Amino acid sequence: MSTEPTPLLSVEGLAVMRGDTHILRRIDWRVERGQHWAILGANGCGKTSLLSAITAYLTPSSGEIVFDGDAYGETDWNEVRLRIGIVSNALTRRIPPGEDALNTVLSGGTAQLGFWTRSKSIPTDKALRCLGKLGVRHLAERRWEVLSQGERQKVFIARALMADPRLLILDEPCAGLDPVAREHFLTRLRKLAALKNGPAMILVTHHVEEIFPEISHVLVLRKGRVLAAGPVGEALSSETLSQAFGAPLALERDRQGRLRLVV
Ligand SMILES: Nc1ncnc2c1ncn2[C@@H]1O[C@H](COP(=O)(O)OP(=O)(O)OP(=O)(O)O)[C@@H](O)[C@H]1O
Repeated sequence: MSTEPTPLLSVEGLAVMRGDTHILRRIDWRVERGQHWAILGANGCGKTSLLSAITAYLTPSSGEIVFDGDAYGETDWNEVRLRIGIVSNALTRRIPPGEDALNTVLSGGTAQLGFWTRSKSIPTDKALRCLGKLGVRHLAERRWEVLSQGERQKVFIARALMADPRLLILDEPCAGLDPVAREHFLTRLRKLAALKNGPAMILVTHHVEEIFPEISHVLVLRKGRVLAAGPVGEALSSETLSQAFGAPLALERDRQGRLRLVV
């Protein structure tokens, strides 16, 4: 009998077609427990579609997806989704403007997209702890409409943490942040990524500088296919990124070891 631990996420031969358009072609990808991933690729390469297929908002044309031991098509994916936290700008737009941060986070205890419910049995202290993990406990009573973009991202991640997800998907979370706010935000993400028993992270980004040291692996997509996948040091190179973005690019590390891309 095999003693190999089951991966957190396994995607095999995943294809998504809409009409004659191949959105994803034979994607193979395995996320082991304890890994954090970044997904990189040019606009339109299929990053969001891949994550939508994993979270069952986009139906695969073929292939297999197994998350946390449950196979797509054989399990109630509404239940599986509760173990996946998603943070994307498309979703943050749906928060009622007058809602305070505490209530936004509380609504994450029964998180389902488009299904905002609140249960009195969900303890407020847990919501405050989730806000605390992102360093924004002091914003608990502030209304969504007055929060800055960086504060909103942190509150929304705190909301996702209420359901104790096994996986946290962050779709371009730094978009719209000024350079200083981005650094503060990334510092918070690093702390979250370093938590023992915290969720695995998948960070979608266009910027290699946002790949912080706790991110162990990277998936690079090009035109709906996997161009490279593996540990950051192996899968990410000037050559791979030049192919991914269709232009000569040089991947460098600064003195602190931080990645940057020279066009
Ligand atoms: N329902 C659909 N029908 C037809 N084409 C679609 C559909 N959904 C997505 N696409 C196409 O699939 C491709 C991949 O889109 P996707 O949003 O996944 O890319 P992305 O890598 O997330 O892009 P970006 O970096 O710009 O967010 C695009 O060319 C898009 O137009």
